Amino acid sequence: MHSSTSHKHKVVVTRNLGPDIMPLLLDHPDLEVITWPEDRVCDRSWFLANLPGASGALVMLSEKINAEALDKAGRTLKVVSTMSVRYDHVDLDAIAQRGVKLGHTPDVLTDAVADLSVMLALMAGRNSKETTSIVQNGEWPNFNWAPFSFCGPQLSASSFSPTRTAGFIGFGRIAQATLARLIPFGFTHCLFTGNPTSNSSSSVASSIQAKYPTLKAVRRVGLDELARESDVVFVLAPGGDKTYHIVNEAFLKQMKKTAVLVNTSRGTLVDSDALIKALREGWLWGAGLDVVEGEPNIGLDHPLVREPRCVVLPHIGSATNESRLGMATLAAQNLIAGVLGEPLPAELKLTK
Ligand SMILES: O=CC(=O)O
Repeated sequence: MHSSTSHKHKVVVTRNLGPDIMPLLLDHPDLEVITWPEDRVCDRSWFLANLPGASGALVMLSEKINAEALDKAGRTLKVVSTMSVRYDHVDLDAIAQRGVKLGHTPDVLTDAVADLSVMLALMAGRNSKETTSIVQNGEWPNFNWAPFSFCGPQLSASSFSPTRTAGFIGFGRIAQATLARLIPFGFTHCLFTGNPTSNSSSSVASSIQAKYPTLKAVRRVGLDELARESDVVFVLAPGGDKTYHIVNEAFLKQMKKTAVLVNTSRGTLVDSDALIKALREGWLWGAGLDVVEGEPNIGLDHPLVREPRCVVLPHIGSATNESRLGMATLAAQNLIAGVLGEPLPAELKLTK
């Protein structure tokens, strides 16, 4: 027999997670599940109105978890479980002060985002925006082929460009999975920036070097050297104040004219105005962006959307069936564990 409703823990879930995942919550004997009923981003007013008395909340990147929301939930709240790896929508100080646990979904999306990072490097280098629009607009029959039309820099090493250098701004799980995919393309050099206070970067470099003996060099470098030397720059550091506009005009000016910039982390890391200028003036070859400052308000009139060598995707890095099922499962497990006072399978440790 299920316990009566009054003994159940109320949990607020801001999206229906579908028939594979919802039963984990709905059939759980200790939970009373309140789910946002619509197939769109949850209204703030609905969220706040349902929080009082909740023991847990399972949220998306779209929900701001700040003092307002936490205070609405009140003292009953034990856990916030976000279905995302990143947590820049969460006020970490506010949540730590209230002793609420935070669960997130690392690892399960690493491969999906690494796949997409390589895809964007290929798309930006190979003029995919202009070339697909030729076909989509029915212009292929009139297309005047020429020996060098639509050529772009090749991702793989070749006799013309035997060294290939990948530069990573941020060198965590996703960056390292991206590097793994670039080894068969013949990449020869790996540069990365890292947390300047961490002293483990030389051991990171030597373990990567040992793993991939075909790499001629693996080094942690400063941003200037990374900009100057890389054939592809992958932006894969977390968002937040410390990384705001880390790719700015000074950085872009130093890039190779044949290099490509890929951002699959957060829009705030790349100064959009500087990137527009850089693309217009040919400081770099092209850009592949899965995230843009100010998203999702990126319309047809946005200058980056209009740039022929800038491929923009609507933040779909983790959008594989496999990854989203993994994320939703882990988010549900984090929620349940937090509500029952058990260790979370993936807890972000907060310092008070
Ligand atoms: O951007 C996606 C995530 O943080 O999970």
